[in-house]
Amino acid sequence: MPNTADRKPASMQASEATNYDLNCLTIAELEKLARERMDKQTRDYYNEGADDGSTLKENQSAYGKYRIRPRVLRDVSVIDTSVNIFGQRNSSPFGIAPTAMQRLAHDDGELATARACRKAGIVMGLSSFATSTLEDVKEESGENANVLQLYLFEEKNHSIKLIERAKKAGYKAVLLTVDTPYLGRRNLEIRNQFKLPSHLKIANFAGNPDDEEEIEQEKGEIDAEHPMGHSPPQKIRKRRNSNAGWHDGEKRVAPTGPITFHTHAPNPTLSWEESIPWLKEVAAPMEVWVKGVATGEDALLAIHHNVDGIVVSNHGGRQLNGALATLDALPEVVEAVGGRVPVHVDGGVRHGTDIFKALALGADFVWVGRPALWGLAYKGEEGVALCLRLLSDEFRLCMSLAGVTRVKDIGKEYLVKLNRDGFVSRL
Ligand SMILES: Cc1cc2nc3c(=O)[nH]c(=O)nc-3n(C[C@H](O)[C@H](O)[C@H](O)COP(=O)(O)O)c2cc1C
Ligand SMILES: CC(C)CC(=O)C(=O)O
Repeated sequence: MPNTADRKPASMQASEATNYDLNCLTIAELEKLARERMDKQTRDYYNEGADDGSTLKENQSAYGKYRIRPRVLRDVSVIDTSVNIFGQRNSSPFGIAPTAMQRLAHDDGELATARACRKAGIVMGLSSFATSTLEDVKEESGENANVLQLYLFEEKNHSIKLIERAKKAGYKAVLLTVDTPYLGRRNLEIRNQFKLPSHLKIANFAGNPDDEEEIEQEKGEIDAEHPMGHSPPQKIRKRRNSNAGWHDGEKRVAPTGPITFHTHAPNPTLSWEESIPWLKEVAAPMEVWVKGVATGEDALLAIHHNVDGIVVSNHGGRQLNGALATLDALPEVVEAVGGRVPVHVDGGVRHGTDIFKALALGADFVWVGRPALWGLAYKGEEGVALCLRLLSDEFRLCMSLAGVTRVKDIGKEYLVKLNRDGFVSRL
């Protein structure tokens, strides 16, 4: 973590601002710049939500329903934006969410993200379906904290191997993604017949003798109608290596053969009782978090099963379209949890003020997905660093202008909700 990040005098900000990339002063500009640099398949894969994308949009627009109540004359000359998380002092209360296949955006992929995160003192989440191995990512991260996102496979041995490797490499936690019993229906992916280009690999499963065939993953086995294996189909379909995620009418057939993102990410067999106690045991001493909780009821079940933390998430609107925006789901989860475990949130965060609002609504921490991918597509490591810097600087300025000097003091007294009739109400 950079030593200036902890307690940075506000007076440094003006001079720092002169070093900005003048082509890109906001995440919205970063998105636009990235758009021009990605091929269509990658752009669609990264940016799309499920179905008509309404949850994707609402994740973002939900932030517009709140306004900040700033306090003044409070000596904001020294602002501390840092928080403790996963055993490190994180320079700002946000991390980079796990997103699959980052080498689609830039040759350095996850390694560039890891370097940028390390230099900024920001925790990085790594997808199981990364295009770099978890060991290589850890090496680039050095002492900076990493967490590994898990899709728990039906063949538990594959998961055990991955978890053991993460433990050995020094990952702090596993985030079990719980919103993906099937893949959401992403129409552009289907239309584009999305596949990983042959020079890229789902690196964590390549080279393993059991998984060797994985490299063959996309060759000649894409179902022409539904290449991502989305949603339970209406009729029997056959694939050469696997039929995970598909129903064959009455009876589901578990995936066999090489691990591919089409076949193994979705796992409709998971249940609280079977997955969490097992995972707690296998993953210890790493923490076990669940990512993808969106209700108070499930938050209570998560606590009942002794998870170490909860990420309120709808997978960036890529799974159940029509689901509640994550910011709208957050308060009921926070209330159900009652401070017993940390509650994080992701989805739609595009500005430092969004981070502030999520924290004011009770989140302990925020994760950011697509903006880092846009940074990567724009300029590799430098682009991710830019993304981190924009969000960090915006958040710091927001704290200063709202009259808060410590993250733990951000509470609901700093927000009002904007009602449809234009009136505001205190929370
Ligand atoms: C291209 C892409 C790939 C993703 N891959 C994964 C993944 O492998 N595992 C996972 O749990 N979530 C994955 N996510 C979801 C993110 O972790 C996160 O929940 C989401 O991106 C947050 O929303 P945002 O992009 O609006 O910030 C992915 C999201 C995107 C956009
Ligand atoms: C490997 C994929 C299933 C990654 C993912 O979670 C996504 O594309 O949203």
